Amino acid sequence: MPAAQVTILSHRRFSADFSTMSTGKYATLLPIDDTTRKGSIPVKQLQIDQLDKSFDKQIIFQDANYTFDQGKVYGLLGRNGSGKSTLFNMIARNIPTDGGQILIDADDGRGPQADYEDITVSMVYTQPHLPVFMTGAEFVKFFIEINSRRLTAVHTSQNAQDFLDMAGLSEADSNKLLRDFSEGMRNKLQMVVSLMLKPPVLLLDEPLTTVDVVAAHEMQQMIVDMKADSVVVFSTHIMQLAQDICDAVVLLHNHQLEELTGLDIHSQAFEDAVIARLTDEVTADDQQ
Ligand SMILES: Nc1ncnc2c1ncn2[C@@H]1O[C@H](COP(=O)(O)OP(=O)(O)OP(=O)(O)O)[C@@H](O)[C@H]1O
Repeated sequence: MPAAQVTILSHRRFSADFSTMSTGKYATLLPIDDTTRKGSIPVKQLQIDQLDKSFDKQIIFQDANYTFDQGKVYGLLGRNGSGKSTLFNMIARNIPTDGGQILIDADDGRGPQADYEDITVSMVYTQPHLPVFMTGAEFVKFFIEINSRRLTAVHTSQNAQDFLDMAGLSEADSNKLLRDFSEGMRNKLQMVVSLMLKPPVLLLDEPLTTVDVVAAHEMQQMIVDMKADSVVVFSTHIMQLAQDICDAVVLLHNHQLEELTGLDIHSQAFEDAVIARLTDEVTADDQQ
């Protein structure tokens, strides 16, 4: 699907296209108090319950069910056009479901809730839309400022260059406008700032495809570290990556979500089983 108009914080009330906005508009769409309040509640589960979604006559999900638990990194694998980004966008409330429910069970004693306004769902996109009129350093300073109360004291005491160092960006690179960053540099920056927020639900839509091997290695570790506090779901077409960092692999095929169980995730048999399952698939595009 086309890149969504959201980058760092994805929320139905605060979607923002950074590529066209002025700083002032951006700030009004990310109220500090609201983002501060959100994210403070840990999440135990993300439940997909009898989910239906179609685009016109094209069925993407039909009675799909799955529960993602906090404490694991989930790999979401599916053919091109099977609906991975659509699922993430429904979870992030960027687009509506047609039927069924998406529920979040936060650690607040209320049980699973379809209304999770007060929970931060962060989405990291394949092609980030960052505010291209800012330099890397300006963007990170601005990001720290608007999220100061959500970031830990450790993070807020760091200066922008510390964040940029984590993204592997030199001082010279950091002073370039984001429009002049390479795609991989933009991706690294997006990942680093998103992970700093420690969102209780983190959705990563093929985020490591353009970063270099060293950065990919570091970011894989950051993603794995996130599972201690978050529900982490990671879509990828790279089997090796799924095998390296995921605790469970969920296949999106034939409009359903299905965990592949009973095989060692690192084995050839597992890889063969994934390919066999996905080869069977009638893709969404085939239906047209
Ligand atoms: N807003 C939309 N209107 C119409 N069709 C859409 C819309 N968004 C997505 N689709 C279609 O839904 C299907 C699933 O798209 P989606 O981007 O979710 O797939 P994906 O699994 O993320 O694909 P890929 O692996 O290629 O990134 C595709 O056929 C796409 O064309």
